[in-house]
Amino acid sequence: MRKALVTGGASGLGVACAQRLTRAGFAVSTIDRAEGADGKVDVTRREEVDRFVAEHGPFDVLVNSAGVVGPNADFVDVSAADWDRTIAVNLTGTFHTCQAVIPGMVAQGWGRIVNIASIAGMEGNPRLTAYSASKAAVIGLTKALGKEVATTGVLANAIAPAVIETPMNATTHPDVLATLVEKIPMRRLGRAEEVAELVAWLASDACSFSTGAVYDISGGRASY
Ligand SMILES: NC(=O)c1ccc[n+]([C@@H]2O[C@H](COP(=O)([O-])OP(=O)(O)OC[C@H]3O[C@@H](n4cnc5c(N)ncnc54)[C@H](O)[C@@H]3O)[C@@H](O)[C@H]2O)c1
Ligand SMILES: O=S(=O)(O)c1ccc(CO)cc1
Repeated sequence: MRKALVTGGASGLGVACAQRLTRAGFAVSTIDRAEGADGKVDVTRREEVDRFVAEHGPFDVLVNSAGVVGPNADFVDVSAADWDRTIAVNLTGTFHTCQAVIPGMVAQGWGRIVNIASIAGMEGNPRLTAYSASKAAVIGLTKALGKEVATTGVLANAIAPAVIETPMNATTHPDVLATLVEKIPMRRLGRAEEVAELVAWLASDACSFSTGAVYDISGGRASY
């Protein structure tokens, strides 16, 4: 049975991806810094990631869903600490988990990595500069990595969702959410299950000629 590792697996898209991959026949391990996942792992801490992968790997699939939205503030008011934390979780966390699983995937000649970026990383969202920068960097990492491992059987792709109904947006002001929905031609929030469907395909044998790519899932919002 193939094994999948889902980060951020205690909430939102991580839960939906774990459930969908389980239905697809994977033995799924979830990690999160919060309670509710199989392993209590902070992806910013390399030693915690390495320990979990050594104990539970090697993994055939990695889904990077752990993330924080970071400061929702004017750029000039973003503190260095908030900036660093957003980059540490969203970008460095992805670096840590990818580095931890890739040797095992390459050794077995098959692997699928799916990094959950954001449309904010493609378009840039005002007052979400740290988040947008971190997700743009995840996209850059994925593009470069996907090409680098292209002949090994390991495929690395990213997805760029627009706003999805998850706990991440539970405290977002209704007016802000309404503005985000207004930008979406389908005029609704996305559902976690819809994102998990795309992730499951990218994690499967059906995805076979795609690496270093970014998949839009935005209800038509993308303008790039
Ligand atoms: N919800 C959206 O609208 C949306 C849109 C685009 C992209 N995304 C991205 O999708 C991913 C999942 O978001 P979500 O909506 O499910 O959010 P969420 O807040 O529901 O879940 C994120 C999870 O990541 C975990 N996490 C945060 N920091 C961590 C760390 N250092 N180590 C381990 N786990 C950590 C949290 O504890 C939480 O369980 C994120 O990367 C987010 O940026 C979300
Ligand atoms: O998809 S976006 O509209 O850019 C977006 C950015 C951040 C968040 C997190 O609240 C949700 C949607």
